Amino acid sequence: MNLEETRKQIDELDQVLVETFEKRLAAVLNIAKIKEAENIKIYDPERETKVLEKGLAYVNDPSLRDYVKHFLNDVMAVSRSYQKDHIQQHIFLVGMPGAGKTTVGKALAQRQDMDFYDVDALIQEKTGKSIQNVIIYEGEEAFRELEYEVISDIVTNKKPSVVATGGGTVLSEKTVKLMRDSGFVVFIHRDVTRILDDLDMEIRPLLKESIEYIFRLYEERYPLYEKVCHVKIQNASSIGDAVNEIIDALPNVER
Ligand SMILES: Nc1ncnc2c1ncn2[C@@H]1O[C@H](COP(=O)(O)OP(=O)(O)O)[C@@H](O)[C@H]1O
Ligand SMILES: O=C(O)C1=C[C@@H](OP(=O)(O)O)[C@@H](O)[C@H](O)C1
Ligand SMILES: [Mg+2]
Repeated sequence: MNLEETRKQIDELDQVLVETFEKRLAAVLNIAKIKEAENIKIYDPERETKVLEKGLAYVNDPSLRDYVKHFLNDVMAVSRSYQKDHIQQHIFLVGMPGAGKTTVGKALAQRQDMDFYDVDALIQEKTGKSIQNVIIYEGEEAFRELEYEVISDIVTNKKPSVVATGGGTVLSEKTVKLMRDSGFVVFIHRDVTRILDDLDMEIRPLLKESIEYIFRLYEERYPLYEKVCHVKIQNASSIGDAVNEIIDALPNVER
């Protein structure tokens, strides 16, 4: 067989490979959708080992085993990257006032090259009033509705972003549903004693009353944060560590 004939044979085989690979990617897309809906991680080492074992069992010529192994590993790497491109979710940060939602959220967005939104800041922009004044003059119920509106706008109109919510955003059932349906909800946990060390109480209207109040708030809300979140992370050392913990827990990050 001459070079030209052999190349023709390669071209024909490539056609089969590409057509088969496209079919494989279509199946991978279905997997991505299931993983997105159920917040299952893209990378599953056990499954990859099985795929490799099954594939290698088809090898006829033992001297080709390592090449087939290499090929299958590359196929799985492409598959992970394809899934990553098709699982795009917002990341919502929930937790106590002062837990670090805004600070950790900004750092996380920067690391993941995502946009960042702070619900409190958006409400101030939208109303032209401070959060304190919205709560005092319009009432907490109106404020919770504004939180819902602002988050709806992000979900409908923005590309996947990191969203720092307010400490009480989780009190609204419909807002929780909206967040869980359109993203991954992370509970940032921070010890109350640490929160008190850092917080500027004057600018947190709901905390202004007393230190006991924040402890009571914590007791009340802790089960709620746990219930609404997909994952809980600790903000117990540096901001960078908290960011790493979140990245480790994200279902759609290729590792
Ligand atoms: N891991 C941390 N190390 C040092 N300071 C922190 C840490 N996490 C949060 N803080 C500080 O605590 C304060 C409250 O954080 P913030 O992000 O505003 O909380 P939230 O948005 O949850 O109310 C800020 O001054 C922030 O810099
Ligand atoms: O816990 C709350 O109900 C609130 C927390 C605040 O956000 P932070 O958690 O960022 O302080 C802010 O939304 C508002 O003052 C109400
Ligand atoms: Mg905040």
